Amino acid sequence: MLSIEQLVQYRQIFDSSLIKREAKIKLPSAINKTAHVGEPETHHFDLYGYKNAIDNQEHVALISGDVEKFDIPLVRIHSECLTGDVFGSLRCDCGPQLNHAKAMIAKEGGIILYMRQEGRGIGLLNKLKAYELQECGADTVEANHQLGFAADLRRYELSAFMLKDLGISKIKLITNNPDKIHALAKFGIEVIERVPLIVGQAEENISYMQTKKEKMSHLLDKE
Ligand SMILES: Nc1nc2c(ncn2[C@@H]2O[C@H](COP(=O)(O)OP(=O)(O)OP(=O)(O)O)[C@@H](O)[C@H]2O)c(=O)[nH]1
Repeated sequence: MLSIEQLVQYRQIFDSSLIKREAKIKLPSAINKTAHVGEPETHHFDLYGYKNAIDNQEHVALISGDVEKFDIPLVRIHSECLTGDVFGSLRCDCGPQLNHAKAMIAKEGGIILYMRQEGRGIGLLNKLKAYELQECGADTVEANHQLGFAADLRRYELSAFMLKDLGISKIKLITNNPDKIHALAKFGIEVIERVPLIVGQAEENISYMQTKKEKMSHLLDKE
């Protein structure tokens, strides 16, 4: 006897037709690990664009180095955060995490999967509504619940498929979130090492970070 969920998972593990690499470009990009110091260096990345039949979002892989020669690459699976990544919001740590991860993979080689799962999967407008509720006292988890969502709606099979498309099944994952490791394992990606990414903590995001630690099991103690 198989449950429907098991059938779906089986299909998703083995059906590579669910995802397609549509474009590959060169992307020269400025690297500035410490935003206030010195001129940024230029680094030459590749950017692969994917379409898929699961969420119909356009996800991308930013690659530093020769992907065919990667053995166990450094990988960051970054969830879209317009407010943090683009506008430098201090309500979260997303912007500094993205910049820092970009500098890390520029130096060591590796991949950033930029997944269009804004607001932990609830979308931009709902995230802004969640921020409104947070301004009235809710924490990030409570705000999602008040809007009728689970705390985190993200799924990781597409990240796993993109890695498989790149010929990768073992990675060093840059994250503080152990759930990502377990989720990837279900789709055949083995995390050999977790690389912490504790940056971007500010006065404005103390309670946000606290909630990640206390309610979402993020590993945020520096040691
Ligand atoms: N729903 C909701 N999403 C948020 C909020 N603040 C940031 N996000 C989203 O959270 C996502 C990033 O998730 P995080 O929990 O910060 O980090 P993570 O990806 O789980 O873990 P790391 O790999 O350690 O960064 C992005 O999609 C952001 O848009 C919020 O208050 N509410």
